Amino acid sequence: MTTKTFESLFAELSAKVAERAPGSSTVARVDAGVHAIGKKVVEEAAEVWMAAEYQSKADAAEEISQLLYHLQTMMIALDLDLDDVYAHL
Ligand SMILES: N=c1c2ncn([C@@H]3O[C@H](COP(=O)(O)OP(=O)(O)OP(=O)(O)O)[C@@H](O)[C@H]3O)c2ncn1[C@@H]1O[C@H](COP(=O)(O)O)[C@@H](O)[C@H]1O
Repeated sequence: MTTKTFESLFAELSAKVAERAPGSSTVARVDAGVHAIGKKVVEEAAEVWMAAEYQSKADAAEEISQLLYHLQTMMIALDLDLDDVYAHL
């Protein structure tokens, strides 16, 4: 199995949303809108914090991956691409 990167996941999610892939949880999350996605971003950010303070590094890494996923769904919901974000790094 090839390890995903931030860029490859974003390409995968963008394609699924563009083609409205049946059964995709990402399509459902983008359809739910920025309010619902925003709540997930905050929830996952809190889980990153808690894992970092009280759990293992592996747990923190998993929570960070989930936060990155939800940030990508927010980018897609806002029609932002990677360069729009990278311009600010
Ligand atoms: N990387 C992710 C990913 N990270 C996190 N999540 C979602 O975010 C949730 C975060 O977990 P929580 O602990 O908050 O679980 P939860 O409380 O049950 O969350 P909710 O489903 O209730 O919001 C997970 O259950 C997943 O639904 C992800 N969902 C999908 N992906 C990847 O996105 C790609 C496309 O997925 P589909 O759109 O489903 O095909 C695939 O490669 C997936 O591996």
